[in-house]
Amino acid sequence: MDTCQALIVDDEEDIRTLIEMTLQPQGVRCDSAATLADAHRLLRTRPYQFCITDMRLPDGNGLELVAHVQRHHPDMPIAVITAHGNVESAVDALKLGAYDFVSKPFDIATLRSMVATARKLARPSDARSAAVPRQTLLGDSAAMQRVRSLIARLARSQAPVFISGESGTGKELAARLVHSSGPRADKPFVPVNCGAIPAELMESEFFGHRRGAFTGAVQDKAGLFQAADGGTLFLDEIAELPQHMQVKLLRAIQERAVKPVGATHEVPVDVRVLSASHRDLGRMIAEGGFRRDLYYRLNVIELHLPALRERPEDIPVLCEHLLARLAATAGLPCPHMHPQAIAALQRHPFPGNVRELENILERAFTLCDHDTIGPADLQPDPPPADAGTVRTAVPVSDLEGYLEGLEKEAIEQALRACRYNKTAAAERLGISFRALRYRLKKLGME
Ligand SMILES: Nc1ncnc2c1ncn2[C@@H]1O[C@H](COP(=O)(O)OP(=O)(O)OP(=O)(O)O)[C@@H](O)[C@H]1O
Repeated sequence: MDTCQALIVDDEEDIRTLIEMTLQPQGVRCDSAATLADAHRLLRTRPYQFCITDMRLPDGNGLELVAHVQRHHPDMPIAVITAHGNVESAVDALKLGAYDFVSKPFDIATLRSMVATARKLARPSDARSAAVPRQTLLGDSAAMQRVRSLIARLARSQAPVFISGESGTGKELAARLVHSSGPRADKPFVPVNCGAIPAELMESEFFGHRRGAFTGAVQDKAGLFQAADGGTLFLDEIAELPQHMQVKLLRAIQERAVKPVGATHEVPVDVRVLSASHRDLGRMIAEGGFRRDLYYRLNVIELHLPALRERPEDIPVLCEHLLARLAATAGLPCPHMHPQAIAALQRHPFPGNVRELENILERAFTLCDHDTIGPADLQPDPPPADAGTVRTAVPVSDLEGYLEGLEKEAIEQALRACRYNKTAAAERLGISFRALRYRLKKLGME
């Protein structure tokens, strides 16, 4: 095992010794400092692969050291030790750039996994670049450049990130990039659509269950948190989480442990939580639909993905890449976009964002029989079903059946336009995900 050198900053000698003894078998040699002044002096003398600092020090606050390290040693991961239950200061440290925190009294396993993460973060950047993901968020606009650089910084941290943005703006892709560019890249990335899990099964899906916990629980089952252990759990459509699960999720994040249904004890899990929603959670909190305390835990850092209509300058590069991908998949030559087609797309409002652009280009690619896609080849996604469709009057003898037919048609149209992504289709139809699921079942369309 290659050795590495760490700096431990704590005024309590017992704690310093405990950390040193815990890290020694992992091949970590520690230098210790009892004060901020000592820490600064040691940092000037030699490089360290990582640093762990207490928050309360005789001559200042650990947050000052976190800020100093971000400025002067940006490649050195730093984690903080917080008093038990002092969640606010842990959150402050994460916001300042600390990659993780551990609460007193220590859980040795948490300390070890924190050190393992630090060592991966401290690897030379060329070793880490092997994990650089293939698919990336395209776009040269200033807004997309900011998004990519924030993702690179977020990848280093272990802080929870809330990803906001309209449907189809690339929230899931961004979450995958945060995961795959960071130290957890070789561990699972588990995406979960919170709106797709029936409320009554949610607890067992999230935390697992013990055999016999309920009818049908014939054996122990691991939940999504356990599946993501060591990696990242991406909670998409977090606004759809029912209230009782919001409380349980908050506890799991705070305690870094989950209790499977029917179990008597919590089991520790090491999971980074990323979440996303296209809904305005601030408004939901004000209306009582979402817990403020959970929001603050999830949204330590926010990553906002801009709508496509706010960055029309990204359309040419997106078209080029998306068409190249379609052509490669079909084994056909890649068509060009006529400048007028690009201009038409740049005027389009894109309520479905990049997903809608993908749909438009896929249709154009399929239908166009020459090597240039012109404005006439572009068919925008159909507008929502209620947007003033004119129908001819027909005598209706079976009103129920007739209405069901209309409903089916509108749902089918929305699903097709959203490539059978139910979340997006529900939004397009102006109904909740649950309402769409209910209707699909009722109409026998599943
Ligand atoms: N900047 C981008 N560059 C390349 N592809 C993108 C970009 N943004 C989005 N996409 C593509 O658009 C599609 C939709 O993206 P994604 O599923 O990440 O959006 P989302 O915001 O999570 O949507 P929803 O809210 O509906 O779940 C995906 O196929 C994704 O690869």
